[in-house]
Amino acid sequence: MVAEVIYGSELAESLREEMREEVTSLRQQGIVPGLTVVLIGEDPASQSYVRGKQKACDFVGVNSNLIELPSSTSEKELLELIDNLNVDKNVHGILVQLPLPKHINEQIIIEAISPEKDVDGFHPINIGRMIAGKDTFFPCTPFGIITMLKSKNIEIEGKKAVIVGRSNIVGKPVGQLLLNENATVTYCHSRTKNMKQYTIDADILIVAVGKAHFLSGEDIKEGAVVIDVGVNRQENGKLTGDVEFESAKAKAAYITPVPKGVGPMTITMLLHNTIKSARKFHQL
Ligand SMILES: Nc1nc(=O)c2c([nH]1)NC[C@@H]1CN(c3ccc(C(=O)N[C@@H](CCC(=O)O)C(=O)O)cc3)C=[N+]21
Repeated sequence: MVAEVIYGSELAESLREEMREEVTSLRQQGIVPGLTVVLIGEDPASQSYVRGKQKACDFVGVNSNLIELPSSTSEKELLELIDNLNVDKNVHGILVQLPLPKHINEQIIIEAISPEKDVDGFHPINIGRMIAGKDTFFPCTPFGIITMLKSKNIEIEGKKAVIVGRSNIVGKPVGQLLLNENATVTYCHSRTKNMKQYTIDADILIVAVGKAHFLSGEDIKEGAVVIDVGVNRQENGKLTGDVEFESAKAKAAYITPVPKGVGPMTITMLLHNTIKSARKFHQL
């Protein structure tokens, strides 16, 4: 089988066009959705993602504000900034770019953001709501993945979904969202023994490990759906995924590329969550 490639970039573009119309109508009612991104330190990869977010906000008409702070910023200073953003009526979404410098406790920061403005969906209240199957801000990458599957009418119910990776921001929540869609979910991770026995059996395989070419065609079942969440910068400066694309494409039914796959959907769901927050704030 030769897989159909799912271009998240194309779906993202059409969703952003719909959102632009929605924001135009909100603006006519005097509502301007606002996202504030806080970037600490000068990691070039982080700066590149943040630029992508700004561009997408501009296109859709979401008011975006970038606060760049030096890596010497203390935890207390960041907490004070978050307190101010939490009560700022023009700010509907707050995103603190992760990872943070070592001297700042990430969990304390995540829990300081108001759950009502937690457009990343990382606050324990929002994670709890998601696990309970309630509507809330879903983490952007997992939500983007579900949206991509649905856009291709790929059936999730009753399918064997295997997640490789168990991070709090991708692996764990994508498994939860797939479970909410009635998949049978298995998590694989660094301590899993004989991982291939699981991956080869997956109908839907989500790979979020952060290691270039961690899996290849031989690990994949004929006709599987392969979602590659890897964002690995190679020595030549190019991005590559966690899956060896060509060999996997030769076996899968669907596969996502890197770049132009999951990444653009992550940003799109961030916009979705920000607009949702603005609507909720204004009781719409
Ligand atoms: N609080 C927080 N929330 C995040 O959502 C978050 C974060 N911290 N820290 C970093 C990661 C990474 N991330 C990406 C988003 C989009 C692309 C993306 O759109 N990539 C393009 C290519 C971009 C390029 O070429 O550099 C693509 O895949 O086509 C990549 C990576 C969000 N993250």
